[in-house]
Amino acid sequence: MSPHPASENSGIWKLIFGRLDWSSLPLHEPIVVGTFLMVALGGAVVFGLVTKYKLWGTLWNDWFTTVDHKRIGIMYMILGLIMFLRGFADAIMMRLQQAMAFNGSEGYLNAHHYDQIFTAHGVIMIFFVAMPMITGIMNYIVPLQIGARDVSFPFLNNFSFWMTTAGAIIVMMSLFVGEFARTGWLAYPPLSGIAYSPGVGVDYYIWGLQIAGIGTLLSGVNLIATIVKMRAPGMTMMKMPIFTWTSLCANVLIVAAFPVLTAVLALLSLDRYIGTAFFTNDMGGNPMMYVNLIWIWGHPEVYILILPLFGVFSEVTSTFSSKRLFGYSSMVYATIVIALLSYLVWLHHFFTMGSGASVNSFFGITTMVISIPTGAKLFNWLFTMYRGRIRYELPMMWTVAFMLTFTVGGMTGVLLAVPPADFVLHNSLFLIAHFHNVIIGGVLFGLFAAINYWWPKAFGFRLETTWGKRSFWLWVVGFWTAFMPLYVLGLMGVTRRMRVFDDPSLQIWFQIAALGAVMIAAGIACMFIQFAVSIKNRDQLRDTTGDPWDGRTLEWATSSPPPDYNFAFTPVIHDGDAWADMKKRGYQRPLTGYKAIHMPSNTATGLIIAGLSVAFSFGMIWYIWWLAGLSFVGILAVAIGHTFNYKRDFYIPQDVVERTEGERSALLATQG
Ligand code: HEA
Ligand code: HEM
Ligand SMILES: [Cu+2]
Repeated sequence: MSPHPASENSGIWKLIFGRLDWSSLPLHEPIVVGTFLMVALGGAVVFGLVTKYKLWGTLWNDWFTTVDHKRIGIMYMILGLIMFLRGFADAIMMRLQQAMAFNGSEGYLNAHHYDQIFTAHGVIMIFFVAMPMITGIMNYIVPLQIGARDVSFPFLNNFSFWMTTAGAIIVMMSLFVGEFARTGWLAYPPLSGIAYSPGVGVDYYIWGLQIAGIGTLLSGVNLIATIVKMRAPGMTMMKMPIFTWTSLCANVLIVAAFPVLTAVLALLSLDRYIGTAFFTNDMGGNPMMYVNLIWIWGHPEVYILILPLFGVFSEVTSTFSSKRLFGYSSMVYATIVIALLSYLVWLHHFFTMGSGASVNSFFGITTMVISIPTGAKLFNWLFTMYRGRIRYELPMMWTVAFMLTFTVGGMTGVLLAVPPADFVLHNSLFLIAHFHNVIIGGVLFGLFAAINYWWPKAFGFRLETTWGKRSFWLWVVGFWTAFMPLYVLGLMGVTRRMRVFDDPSLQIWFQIAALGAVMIAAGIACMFIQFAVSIKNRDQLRDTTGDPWDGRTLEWATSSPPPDYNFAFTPVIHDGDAWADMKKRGYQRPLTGYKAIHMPSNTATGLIIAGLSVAFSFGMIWYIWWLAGLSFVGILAVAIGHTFNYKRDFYIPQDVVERTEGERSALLATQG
């Protein structure tokens, strides 16, 4: 498909539709058309089912417009899981192409298509899988862990979620209307400039990320405010659960890093839309400025992803070893040090781009220093396990798999941090193997540990273990099979982002990698079967205690799922592992003295603004100026209108609280 400069369209058409025309629809690409039909069919089925079971009301009132951090957390997880299927579909397409494209074969994907796929895969996995999933977990768990009734700004929370979703929708739209960027996931100029990427692909990229970025930034502000201001009485900073600590640091990084992304994408937009020259070589610009700025965001970003999961592993290790976490304060300091250091290493992503030996040495050394706090964490987890009564439930299995896998990925990172080595390995498949090794072995395994660990809290029943274990083994073995060959290939000099190959002796490694990806696919299937089987058998898997793992932190003190207000009485904290301490002292739930509870009201404003943002972005991407202008005015109007909304709160009456808590007492009594 060729790019469509606006000049191809005639006057009036251009006025109405900008550079959109019939050739923008990829009707000649059978894969895309097939996908579209499947998505449309799936959408129709969902639509039909929701209508048949009359679920629109619940969906709208209890979910889409909700300001409850727990429901918003679950919606983030669903968004992440759906986008993961898309991101993984891209991955397996690449694995198939690379396994085929030897001995003169072109494979089944042309260059135009292939380049969009690796870009979309990277963008989707980072921004619309990993980010929503960690935000979802933080949203769900943090307020419960600190004994709060919600986040500081519940409406903002709903708004953030919808802005993230809007970003995902914009990126998904590019699959069916127009095209996506062909630049790689960080869109370096000059390739991403208007001269080399005149089509809509880069604009889809820019607006998708800008809109989602607003959501991420605001959610970061919200969670920081929540953790700083809403902790239960007695919970000093050094008594905070470790997951809350790592979430705090991750959100501080979000607030510090995302504005840089916004700024650098805004500058790229100015270059593309009005012809400024920030990142072009002529007229005084400099592409290296982009490379620096994007990595000043991009490097902290990878620690934003991993830090909350370090928290998850800490919670899981101490819970399933039935012990207090070893070295709590060193864990806190290690987290803070990693967060600070993550700002001093960005240049390791472009050692080869001419900074010189001294600068490279500085950034190489700061990068290696990060291994020390990370290693401290690993040893703390090991010491927590040492002489513990370890229960190898699924969350703990994922944690052990993480420790083994992540250490290898971290070590290859240290190798890349040595500038002379990086001159050989930069942009090779060794790099690709490094970061999948830490991201899959760290972020994804951490998310799977978190899902298995907190699912019973969120839904009141455990996940079953047979399919869970199948999924575990397929994922772990599949991961090693899929990515170890890439280390080998990288050492042999194969670069990233290749579509066809000349040297037939390499093919076998790509075939092994493809086999690994197929095993991962089976692992993903088992995971969804695990969810389905668990929902089906929820009565056998029911947890009435609210504390199925003998947990140590406050989220296990309330019922599963927690009531809308989380805690009928705000708990008072005396110890780091607050709930373990309460249980040890023979804590009794208060059964009288309930009061009405002040709660925030639902609102559709966030959803409406996000919807208008999609329309605005579509207008900007396709040069449909009236649509962009109109929806922008709409956004302002709705935002201002919302300030006149005075129906923002309500009280859960005392008798409702009494009834809810009474039901819990009855439930607790059933298990004697
Ligand atoms: C979650 C994501 C994540 C994490 C946690 C890391 C962690 C690390 N990364 Fe990685 N990295 C990425 C995601 C991540 N990275 C991505 C996405 C890219 C590429 C993007 C692109 O180009 O597209 C990348 C690229 C990248 C490069 C650029 C290479 C290049 O482009 O040529 C470098 C170079 O220094 C690097 C280094 C490191 C190091 C030293 C760590 C350390 O933090 C690791 C620390 C951990 C350990 C070392 C293991 C445990 C420690 C011990 C057991 C203690 C004892 C060990 C020692 C004393 C060594 N990474
Ligand atoms: C689940 C299994 C996964 C498989 C099989 C897979 C596979 C791949 C492949 C084949 C590439 C292209 C490599 C090349 O350039 O030759 C790639 C790139 C990439 N992947 Fe993955 N991936 C997976 C998961 C993930 C996850 C979970 C993330 C992040 C959260 C991720 C982030 C990226 C990024 C950022 C790129 C670089 C894109 C670019 O070059 O612009 N991947 N992956
Ligand atoms: Cu980095």
